[in-house]
Amino acid sequence: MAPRVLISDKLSDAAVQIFKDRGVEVDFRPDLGKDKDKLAEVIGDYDGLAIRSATKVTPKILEKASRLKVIGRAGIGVDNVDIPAATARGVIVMNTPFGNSITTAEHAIAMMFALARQIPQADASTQAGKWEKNRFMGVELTAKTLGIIGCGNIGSIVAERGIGLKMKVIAFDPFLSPERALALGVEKVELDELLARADVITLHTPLTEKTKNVLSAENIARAKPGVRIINCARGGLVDEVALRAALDSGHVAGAAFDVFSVEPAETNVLFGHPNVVCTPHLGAATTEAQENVALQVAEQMSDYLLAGAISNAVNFPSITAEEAPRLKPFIALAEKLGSFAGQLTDTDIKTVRITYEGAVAEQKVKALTSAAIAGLLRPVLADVNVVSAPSVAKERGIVIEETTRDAVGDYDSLVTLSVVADDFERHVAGTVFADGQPRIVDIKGIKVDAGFAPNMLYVTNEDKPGFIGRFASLLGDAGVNIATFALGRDHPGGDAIALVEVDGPVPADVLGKVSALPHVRQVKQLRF
Ligand SMILES: NC(=O)C1=CN([C@@H]2O[C@H](COP(=O)(O)OP(=O)(O)OC[C@H]3O[C@@H](n4cnc5c(N)ncnc54)[C@H](O)[C@@H]3O)[C@@H](O)[C@H]2O)C=CC1
Ligand SMILES: O=C(O)C(=O)COP(=O)(O)O
Repeated sequence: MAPRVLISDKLSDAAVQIFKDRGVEVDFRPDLGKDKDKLAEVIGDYDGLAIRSATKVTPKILEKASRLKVIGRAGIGVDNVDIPAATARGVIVMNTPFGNSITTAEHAIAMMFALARQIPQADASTQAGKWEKNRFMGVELTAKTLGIIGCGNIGSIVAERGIGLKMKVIAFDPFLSPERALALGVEKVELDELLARADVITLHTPLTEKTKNVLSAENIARAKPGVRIINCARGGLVDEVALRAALDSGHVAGAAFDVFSVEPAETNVLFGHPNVVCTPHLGAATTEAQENVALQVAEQMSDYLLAGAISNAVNFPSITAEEAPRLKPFIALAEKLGSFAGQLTDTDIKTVRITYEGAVAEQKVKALTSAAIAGLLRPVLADVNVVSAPSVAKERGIVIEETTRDAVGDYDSLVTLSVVADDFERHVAGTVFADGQPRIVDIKGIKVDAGFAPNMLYVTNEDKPGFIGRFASLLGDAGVNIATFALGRDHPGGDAIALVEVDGPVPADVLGKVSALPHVRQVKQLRF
């Protein structure tokens, strides 16, 4: 069945065409983003949801999204998606981190000129029939200092444009490396210095706990008198009430805002001030940017839904379309090894150690670890999946340790999973053979060679003569057919294990009889 995608925001038609061309069913309902009740009603029918900033993907919406596998944001900011809730439900959230950055940087530059020359105000006055040549005295930008808060993709483009305008560009961004600053021709400074020196401040950070109110009343007061402030990033980065007061007092000469603490901003404390210029979240609104992000999000979502390829996910490592088929058998192996350990573990797991040896260590092991954890937790938490597993494990206080190394043993690739609880540690290892089938090759240091099957018995016993015969006839008498039988032991007469594939579930009374056989220590029914 073809996957189904809902577009609930105003995306370029290009997205619809891409989905159709790729064989994905698509419903274009740009009205739904603003109608959360209707969205909740229909979301259960879709595997994918393509959005911009108008659709709020809340835990309530996600609760109804029983089929949803991927949310694609045609744009950059994903603050309208509850990422932890999506992750907990195993939904990949992806964005298009570059498609609209030039356009948004250009909007910030446009806003800077609008402020410097009061273009919107002069336009309104001129078209109102006034000829107020003396009212609109501007400032020249050449040689002025442009202070950029957040010098990432967009901030860097603004910096380059600022330098092109012969401005002195300084930037505050704790994650901006000195090398990158040098390459951009930007002077990296602390926030206080930026505030003290900048004639124009432009914000280009995401909204986080750290950046919220980065231009607080206090910081606005520290800014240079006559400063102009531009926000084309996110509402909430600037204390709007404090900014209004600073505009009223004349400390701030002008402000240009594209984003607001509440959107859509039908009212705002900044509105109506003569030195304020506002646009309704238009940063990304050009034909070019909208085409870029729509095409990209549709391609990315189709790649995931049709081929398991993941790019630009904010809650999962990237997997290319070439990697996905190579990774698939190892994902199955990791998940089954996890499941094996999970089905044998009844107590609280403290630590999970996963070691990747040989060729597999070169693959995207983060994805494999997530699969192993999903397999491990599934016996207790039915709806955990590869995306949600790491966050669920974290919530339960399970420490995950991951190691990669060169091949040391007989296998090209070996994955070893160790589960540590208070009173025991259990290891299980497996590989993928040339046929692409995962195999279990080591349990607790005992070598075995078994595939995974829907119904299996795992028996541990003392290595004493007679066990196999008694065990096989007991199952035979109970009408349980043995399909495959794998044995291993640490040394003659020592600890032995049997992994037995049977043709159907084994009744509890038969399991009881197996565990009562002489020398049997443990018997467990496993399902894969
Ligand atoms: N107005 C609009 O329509 C649009 C707005 N945006 C918004 O623009 C913002 C920036 O986007 P990008 O440049 O693509 O993001 P980015 O992730 O490339 O850059 C953000 C930069 O902020 C820096 N940063 C993080 N925490 C910081 C802190 N505490 N102080 C200073 N710097 C900090 C990061 O190191 C990074 O360099 C985002 O919030 C995005 O949602 C993006 C596109 C359109
Ligand atoms: O990409 C972003 O972060 C934006 O803010 C653009 O928002 P929009 O897609 O225009 O609603």
